Amino acid sequence: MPEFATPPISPFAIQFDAEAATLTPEGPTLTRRMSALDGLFKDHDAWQQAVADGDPVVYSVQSTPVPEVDRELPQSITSIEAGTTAGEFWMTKGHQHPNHQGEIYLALHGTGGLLMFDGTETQWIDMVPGTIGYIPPGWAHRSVNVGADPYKFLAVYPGGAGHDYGWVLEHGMGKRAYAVTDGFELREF
Ligand SMILES: O=P(O)(O)OC[C@H]1O[C@](O)(CO)[C@@H](O)[C@@H]1O
Repeated sequence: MPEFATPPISPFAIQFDAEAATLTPEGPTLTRRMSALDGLFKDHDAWQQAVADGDPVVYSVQSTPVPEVDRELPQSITSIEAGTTAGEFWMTKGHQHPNHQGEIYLALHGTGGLLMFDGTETQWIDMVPGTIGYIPPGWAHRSVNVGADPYKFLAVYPGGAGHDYGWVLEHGMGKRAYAVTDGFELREF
């Protein structure tokens, strides 16, 4: 075994069911309720009201057993519920990779968007089933459900990439996705 290998992970098969949006075997599942998105929606009062009104699940992330450690390549499927808070579509927290590493997302179900911000420029990729969104190193990223059904996507990312949430709280994401008749509109802060 080469010295850079990271025991105890051995080669194994992962069953990817694109229709059901599942990965087997399952690892940890992360569930984020509205209360976990403090400071992220533009309308703080509306966010607070949504927390008080039952603190709904906004999204969940189902991983395989591949650990988030350097040199491993974890995968997960995220499912974002459909909804808006004061007109702003529900979304992931969004994060920057502290070590500036790339990532890919493959859209599976629903209608979403991949919002990216490098501190200056904002980019948006429409995500429909079959779209692979590439996140280059140095771009903070957030996924948004801009449809009426759950938006689901597969993520594959370097295990050592990390999640810097403070960067997004400090710098924002450049734009926000709001519901308008027949779709969405991106607005500046
Ligand atoms: O870390 P956040 O911003 O809550 O969003 C979760 C997303 O991050 C990842 O864990 C990795 O980028 C994805 O699997 C998932 O969609």
